[in-house]
Amino acid sequence: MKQLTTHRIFNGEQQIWQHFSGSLNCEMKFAIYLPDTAKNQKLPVLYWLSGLTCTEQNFITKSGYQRYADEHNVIVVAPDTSPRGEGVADDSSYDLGQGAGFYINATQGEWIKHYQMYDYIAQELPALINAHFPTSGKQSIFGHSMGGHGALTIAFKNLENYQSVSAFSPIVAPMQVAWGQKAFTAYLGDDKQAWADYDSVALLEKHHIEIKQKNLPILIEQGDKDEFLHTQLKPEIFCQMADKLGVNYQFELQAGFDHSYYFIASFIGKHIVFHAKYLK
Ligand SMILES: N[C@@H](CCC(=O)N[C@@H](CSC=O)C(=O)NCC(=O)O)C(=O)O
Repeated sequence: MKQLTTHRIFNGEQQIWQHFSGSLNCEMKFAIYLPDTAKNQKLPVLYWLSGLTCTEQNFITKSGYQRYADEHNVIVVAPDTSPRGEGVADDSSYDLGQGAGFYINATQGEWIKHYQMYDYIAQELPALINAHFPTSGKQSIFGHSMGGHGALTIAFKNLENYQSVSAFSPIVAPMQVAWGQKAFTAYLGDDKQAWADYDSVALLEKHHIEIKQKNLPILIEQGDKDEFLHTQLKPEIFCQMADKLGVNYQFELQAGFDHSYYFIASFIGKHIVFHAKYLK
């Protein structure tokens, strides 16, 4: 593992590291924020999953999260959104291929060799972080849009590993919207059972008893001026399913906000406070 950069910000360091990922079969970068308190104590880790077109850079340069990670003594890790490199399969559109890994394990054609983002985020990256940084063993996960989908699905499938989950403008039902249908067809083929294993509404239905037993804290933040709200996100599908199953969640519709990082920056402090409460 190689450190590429470090920058002091608030009472901590924003670093970028590069390593070879065995799951993805390529070199990967991730961002990590280490509050100074990590020098003397083990801290919990909050994983951020970014959306379509993002790298490890978007969140760390646009959200302003470092102020809150420092204040609440949380290590925050922000990985890239897909495997990368010249030898890695890609597509000319922004919503498939590099920058659009969808946090799933591909089973089809040219995608299989590298597009195993589910394994990378759920297993390989936490093991790497825990081996190299002073972590307490407690972790939570959050993300935006495609990354909100990733956070919800990974938390629901690995309840024992996460204290809490939150999402900004998540794609809650990828099986039912164009972004998800396009990616799932390419990466998973036509098998709808395979699709359901990466759809947070389907997973909520499948795991609702365990989710309720754990009382998993779930927070969804959504802007009402989001340009993708009624086409790709459709949070009402999640809310209707959770209400039907009696699963507790917090859904916040924020007036005037769109899909951008201006929205994320406006509420990132609230989400870090939300997670910090359960990571103590
Ligand atoms: N047509 C746009 C679509 C890309 C976009 O809006 N990406 C969002 C995430 S959308 C869902 O996953 C994003 O976070 N963009 C990066 C940013 O810094 O804003 C386009 O191609 O730009």
